[in-house]
Amino acid sequence: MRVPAIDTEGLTKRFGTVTALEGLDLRVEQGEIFGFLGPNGAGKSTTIRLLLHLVRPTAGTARIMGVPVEDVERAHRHVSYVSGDVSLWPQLTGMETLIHLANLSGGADDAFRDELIERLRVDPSVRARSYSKGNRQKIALTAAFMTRPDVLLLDEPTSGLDPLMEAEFQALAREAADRGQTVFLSSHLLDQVEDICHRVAILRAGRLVEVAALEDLRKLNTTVFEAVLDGPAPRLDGVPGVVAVERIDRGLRVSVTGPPSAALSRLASAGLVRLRSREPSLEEIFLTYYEATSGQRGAVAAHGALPDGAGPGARDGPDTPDPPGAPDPRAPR
Ligand SMILES: Nc1ncnc2c1ncn2[C@@H]1O[C@H](COP(=O)(O)OP(=O)(O)OP(=O)(O)O)[C@@H](O)[C@H]1O
Repeated sequence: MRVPAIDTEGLTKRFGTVTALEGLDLRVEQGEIFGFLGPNGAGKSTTIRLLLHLVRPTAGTARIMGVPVEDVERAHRHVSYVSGDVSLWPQLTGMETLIHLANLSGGADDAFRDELIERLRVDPSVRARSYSKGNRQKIALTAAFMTRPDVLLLDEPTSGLDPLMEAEFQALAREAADRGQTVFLSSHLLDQVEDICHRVAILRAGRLVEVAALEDLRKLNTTVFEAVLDGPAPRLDGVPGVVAVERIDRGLRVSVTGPPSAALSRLASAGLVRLRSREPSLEEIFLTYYEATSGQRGAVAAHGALPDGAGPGARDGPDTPDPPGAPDPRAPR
């Protein structure tokens, strides 16, 4: 069996009285694109800094490609890292920066580097001090990918990139995974990772609340309906299948698992003017799952970032059940 790309056991970090990470047990396989999700302050960056051994753990262990992370010289041979807020040497041009970083890491494939520059559309002749935030990210992404490392540790790497470049980044991540490289992608935006990740972990307040394959989450068979109504919105409490309801302009957004007929007939009798249905986003799947399994129903903030305290695990506790079909469920401890 191949050694895991990333392997942590009981990894814990406290800063004084603040517990940034508590008992993280995580195993990421080679060739995986692994999403590491959580609201602000959940402990994502701390985890990545522990994996880079930029901070020492309070307890626990971590290995990269089987190498203990405290063996920095050997572990870092396997790793590239991009932070969400890249600093570059202001006097160097993008190309000088890339050449310098390639030399530091024992060389890169120049043709691949130039392809990355082309695909990410960054002008390498500009001095770093003149780069926008997005262009600094592009130089850092080029530097990370150009050496084809075994493991890419990416901490919100596409902040500041436009959607076209986000798509290009996703293509690069997929190609890397196809080559057997591992992409560990931290984000607080679920929809940013749902297109590319094989599995996702959800971290909240320093604790792992979930690890699941996207396929298993999608099997929860949820549909989101957006109903425009010409009368007052009906109450949907207790309607079979309804797991989340949110008010939208002139109507309701309703998440339903299983057959939707009961919910639809309630909407139809409330003056249904227009109905749209769609697949749920990853965020909606998670939130819906937690709504469904906790037996509580209510409004769900459905779009954008996971709000602090409103995401999965917001009601964490010993009675939170394991999700159906998740390959590696870990209940909050
Ligand atoms: N050097 C430090 N000293 C003290 N507290 C810290 C330090 N670094 C992180 N923390 C705290 O640890 C917790 C986790 O922070 P971390 O930066 O890992 O979260 P995050 O999930 O990466 O958040 P974000 O999405 O906002 O970057 C937070 O409460 C943070 O304030």
